[in-house]
Amino acid sequence: MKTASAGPALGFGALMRMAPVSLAAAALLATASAALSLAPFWMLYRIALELAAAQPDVAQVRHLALLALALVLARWLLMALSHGFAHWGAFAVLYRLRLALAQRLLRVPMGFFARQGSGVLRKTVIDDTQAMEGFLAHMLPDASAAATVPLAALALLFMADWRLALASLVPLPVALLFQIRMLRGSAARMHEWHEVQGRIAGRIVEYLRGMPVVKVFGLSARAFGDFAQAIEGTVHWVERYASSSAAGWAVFVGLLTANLVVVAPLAAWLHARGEVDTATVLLFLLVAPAVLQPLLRLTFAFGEQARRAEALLRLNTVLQAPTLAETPAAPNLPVPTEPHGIAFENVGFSYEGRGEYEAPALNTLGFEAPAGGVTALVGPSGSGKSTIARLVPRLFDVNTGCVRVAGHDVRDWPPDELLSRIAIVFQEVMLFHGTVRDNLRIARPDADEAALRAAARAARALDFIERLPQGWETPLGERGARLSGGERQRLSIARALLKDAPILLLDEATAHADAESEWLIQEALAEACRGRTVLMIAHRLQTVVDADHIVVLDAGRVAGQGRHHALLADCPLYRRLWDDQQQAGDWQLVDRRALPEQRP
Ligand SMILES: Nc1ncnc2c1ncn2[C@@H]1O[C@H](COP(=O)(O)OP(=O)(O)OP(=O)(O)O)[C@@H](O)[C@H]1O
Repeated sequence: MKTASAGPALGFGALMRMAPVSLAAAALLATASAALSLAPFWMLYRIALELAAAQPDVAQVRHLALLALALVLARWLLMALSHGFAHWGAFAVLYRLRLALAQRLLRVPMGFFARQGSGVLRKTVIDDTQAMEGFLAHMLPDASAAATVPLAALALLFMADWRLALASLVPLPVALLFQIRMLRGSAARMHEWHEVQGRIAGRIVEYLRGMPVVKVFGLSARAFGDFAQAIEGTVHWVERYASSSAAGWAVFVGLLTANLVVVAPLAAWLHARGEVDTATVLLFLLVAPAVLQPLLRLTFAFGEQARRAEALLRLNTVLQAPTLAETPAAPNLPVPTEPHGIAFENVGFSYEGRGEYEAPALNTLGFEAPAGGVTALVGPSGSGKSTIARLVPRLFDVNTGCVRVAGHDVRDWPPDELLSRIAIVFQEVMLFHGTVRDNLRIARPDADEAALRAAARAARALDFIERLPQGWETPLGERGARLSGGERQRLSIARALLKDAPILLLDEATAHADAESEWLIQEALAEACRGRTVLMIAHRLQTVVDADHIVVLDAGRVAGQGRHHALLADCPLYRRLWDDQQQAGDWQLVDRRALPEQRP
């Protein structure tokens, strides 16, 4: 498949550049707030010095105490501002990231979705973007502060006494050695953890999705057993991890929080020798822990890094997914007006992942769907009818040959222009979360009330919409109102009518509707087809008898084309399909009539 090249990979730097001003402000404010957090200790030190003087200056002490209080307040203010900016920036990044993902997903071929799986894509769009937002909103200010405090504390301590300042650093080299040993292999462990989590998630989804089968076939013990086994696996993994890393972790944490073990005796000794005063000892007892403790927070931040790197990898898989190719001619194409005939010229197409020796879905296929007429696609199951319909709006691109709309290769059309000319009514009607009105407006967001009602009336949907508990405001979608198959179809036709596009792709969907619903759907479809170029996937030949053009497909090739009577005479496959369906119809009639007599 011809695809466009991917852009550069997105890194953490690029993420931050999505909201540079607020994130830089957040980091700077967090740094300033962290530095200020030590200032009150300096004031305390100066107060202690003042109090220890032969004649303490009480006014100076009061002044220093007030200054300390003001600095504490200033620190809180800066911290609050930093958090505000960080959240502001992180949400901006979240928004842009999700928008970029949505835009990319619109432009990738459908094969990408099959390859990735909807579970992984859901995780990428929801969880991974959320992870990036969390990182920027919390970790960025935290890490800036955690890096600043030790430096500011050290500067303060060196100003007071360089020997004690050096002593406060003594545990650092040993702690770092332990840290390096612990970090070795952490990426592999994180990967293992994700695999364990993935297994558990898979079992849970399987268990919940398969609940009807589990209940009906009485599989609860086995299904629940698998589920429990997956959870036990996680518990074992955590136990193994905890027991292998507990000792190293305890030493590391102990060393980082225990520099007073070195500083305090040394300070006492120097004090006894008269080399440092009481104020300095006090300063060291208060500030020395701040030299190393924040490194613990930095360690947590880096520990999360492996998880974030995996999330970033998944985000890049989508953001860099090759999109359907747009030929360089695209922007210059004079946008065609009517008529919008469709032509397939020598088209060859295979779905990705099909074996080398499997036949392509479409093979040297050619036909024309005349502008303003109804062209029906008929043929046995798997002959390529749906595939043809997917190639017109470029859900996939051809491998060879070309598909033309209004005389132009679909790859030369600006993609949005092309899609704006096509309305689709498929068997599987997708209803989105939102009201009936929202679901119709998807086709034309600026449609006014009159247009909505007109489309619904023409699609024979107005009556049932108005009978719904909340009428146009009734929520639909997963937890919304339950509509019958026929009602969903008519909503989908109303959408197509509202869009008022010159081309209609139609997957005939009346096969399973009851008689009344079928009649209404047929009326609605007749309305939708009027004045448009229609490409209709037909499953029952009775519905194509009056079509302007019929294309008979067989294993991805055209086996015949023309009008109904001509095909009956000239195309053996069409004749066979017709006879088979007539017989099936007779069988159904006979069978139905026979039913009452069979009752006891
Ligand atoms: N998403 C897909 N991935 C891989 N192969 C596919 C996919 N969709 C269809 N095929 C294959 O392509 C060929 C043509 O299928 P297509 O769905 O176009 O036929 P159809 O005539 O519409 O069939 P039906 O009447 O049963 O819907 C078949 O061999 C089918 O197995």
